[in-house]
Amino acid sequence: MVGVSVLTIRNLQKKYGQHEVLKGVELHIKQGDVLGFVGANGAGKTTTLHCITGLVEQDDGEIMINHVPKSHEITYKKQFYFIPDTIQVFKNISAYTWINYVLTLYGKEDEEKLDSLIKAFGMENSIYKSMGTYSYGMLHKMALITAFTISPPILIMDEPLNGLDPLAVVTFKNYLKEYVESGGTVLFSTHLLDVAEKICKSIALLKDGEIQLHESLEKLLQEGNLEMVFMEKQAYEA
Ligand SMILES: Nc1ncnc2c1ncn2[C@@H]1O[C@H](COP(=O)(O)OP(=O)(O)OP(=O)(O)O)[C@@H](O)[C@H]1O
Repeated sequence: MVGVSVLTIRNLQKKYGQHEVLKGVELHIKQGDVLGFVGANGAGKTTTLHCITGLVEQDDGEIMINHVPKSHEITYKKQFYFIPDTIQVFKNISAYTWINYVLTLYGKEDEEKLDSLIKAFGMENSIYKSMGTYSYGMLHKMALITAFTISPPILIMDEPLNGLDPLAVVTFKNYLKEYVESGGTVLFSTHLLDVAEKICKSIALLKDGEIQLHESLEKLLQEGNLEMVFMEKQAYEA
C-alpha cells in the first residue's frame, strides 16, 4: 500500500520566547518512505520531532499519524515509536524488564522476535543488567531492539546512528529494510549525508523554519551527491 499518507504536518509553528523556530512546517510522509530530515545546526529538526512525538507542544498547526490527530493522545501515541538523541532511563531497572513493559503498552509482546533482535544486536550478555550501567551506544541498541519488536506504523528517530558500532550499524540497516518491506515508514534526522544517501528514499531540508525541499533521493542524486546538494541549498538561500 505504498502511497498512503502516514504522517501529515500542516502549518506547524513553534516559538521559544521571541525566537520563531518553526514558521509553518508542511510535511507529508507516505507509507514505505524512509525520510532523512536534514538541516543546519539549530534549524529546528529536534523541535519538529518533539512536536510530532508530544515532548513539546506546538503553538499552532496540525499533526496526524495514520489519520489519528495528535489530540487523540492514547491512540496517537501507539502509531509511532520515538528514539531520541539522548535516551532517559530508570537507572535501576534492567533493559529486558523495561522493553517488556513498553511492549505491553503497545500490545506487541513477541518473545521470539525480541530474542532474535537481542542476539542480532549482540546484547545477550547485557540485556538483564540495569540500564544505569549502559553506555550511550547500548541505550541506542536497546531502543532499536524495542522499536523493531514493536514495528509501529512509523518509526521516528533523532540521529539514530550516533554511538552505534559498525556491526550494529549493519544490523540496524538490515532490520530497517525488513521493517520497511513489511509496511513500516521511517522519519529520522541526521547530519550524516553519506549515510542518508545509502538508506533514505527521500530527503526533507528544514531551513528558516520551513521545509525548503522535499524530494526523492533518486531525483536529488541527479543533481550530484547529497553533500553537494545540501551545500548548494544552504549557501544559495543564506
Ligand atoms: N527548550 C528550548 N528553549 C529555548 N530554545 C530552544 C529550546 N530547544 C531548542 N531551542 C532553540 O531552537 C532552535 C532549534 O533547535 P533544535 O534543537 O530543534 O535544532 P536542530 O535542528 O535539532 O539542531 P542540531 O542539528 O544542532 O541538533 C535552536 O536555536 C535552539 O537553541
